[in-house]
Amino acid sequence: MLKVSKSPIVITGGAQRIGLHCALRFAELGQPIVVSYRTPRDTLKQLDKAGVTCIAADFSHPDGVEAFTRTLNQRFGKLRAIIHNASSWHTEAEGIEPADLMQRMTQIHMVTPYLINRRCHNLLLANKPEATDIIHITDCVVEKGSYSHIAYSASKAGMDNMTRSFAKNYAPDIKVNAVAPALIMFNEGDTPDYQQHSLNKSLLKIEPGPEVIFETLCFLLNSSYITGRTIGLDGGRHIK
Ligand SMILES: NC(=O)C1=CN([C@@H]2O[C@H](COP(=O)(O)OP(=O)(O)OC[C@H]3O[C@@H](n4cnc5c(N)ncnc54)[C@H](OP(=O)(O)O)[C@@H]3O)[C@@H](O)[C@H]2O)C=CC1
Ligand SMILES: Nc1nc2c(c(=O)[nH]1)N=C([C@H](O)[C@@H](O)CO)CN2
Repeated sequence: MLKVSKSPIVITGGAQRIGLHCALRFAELGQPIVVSYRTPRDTLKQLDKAGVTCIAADFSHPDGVEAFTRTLNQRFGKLRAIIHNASSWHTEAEGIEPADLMQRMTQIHMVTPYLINRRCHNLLLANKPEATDIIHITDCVVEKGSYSHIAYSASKAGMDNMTRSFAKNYAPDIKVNAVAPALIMFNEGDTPDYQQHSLNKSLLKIEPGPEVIFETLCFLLNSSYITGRTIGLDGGRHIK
């Protein structure tokens, strides 16, 4: 499943849902993992028991991102990979002031990965000659836009574009790729009608769960010849 490294993999937003699942699955394989979390949750005990290093970080402002990267540089001499999972999924219908909504979306989906990639470049290079990776978790909406999540979709498209820019700039030492999911796992409170509406958007019509993300991360980490690519994980939604 994964060529395990002694150098840690960083997963941002790893205290719940997809990030939590992937952190625990990597830890099961013996892969050292560092996660960032913003809201303290009971899952931190589970992560700690699994040997995962948990670092509190609020990426709502650049200063919080810079503090996180300083901690990484102080505590770790090298990194195997950085997986940008942290994300905030807000819609225009929630009534958040437009400027505030776009600022929040660009901050978490563009400023945060940009700063972390720049500030931790040296830590990834220090892992040579072992392979190193950056993986952006974007969204299938970057291709077609979104009726309901304009700012979210635009900011994820910015992250998608950075995949190719960082791939160009960090080659040949570091591979940079993206995973673009559609529905992976519902949120608590999603109504049966909403769930059916979401399932109908793809050809395969399933809620696959977070293991499909973990499998795809392992595929990219194990590959020696993929960079600058986006792997769509959307059940065929892109051609429906
Ligand atoms: N779930 C799905 O079906 C889909 C998911 N994706 C993408 O996959 C990734 C994982 O999805 P999912 O697990 O649902 O994500 P979540 O919505 O559960 O968010 C992941 C984490 O991001 C953290 N986060 C958000 N804003 C900040 C911030 N300002 N500072 C620090 N941390 C922050 C949250 O921390 P906290 O809660 O502690 O504040 C949360 O734990 C995301 O990038 C998402 O966009 C794409 C398509 C579908
Ligand atoms: N940060 C998040 N991003 C997204 C989420 C989520 O829960 N958190 N969920 C989705 C949906 O599953 C959507 O793909 C289908 O309804 C998208 N992004």
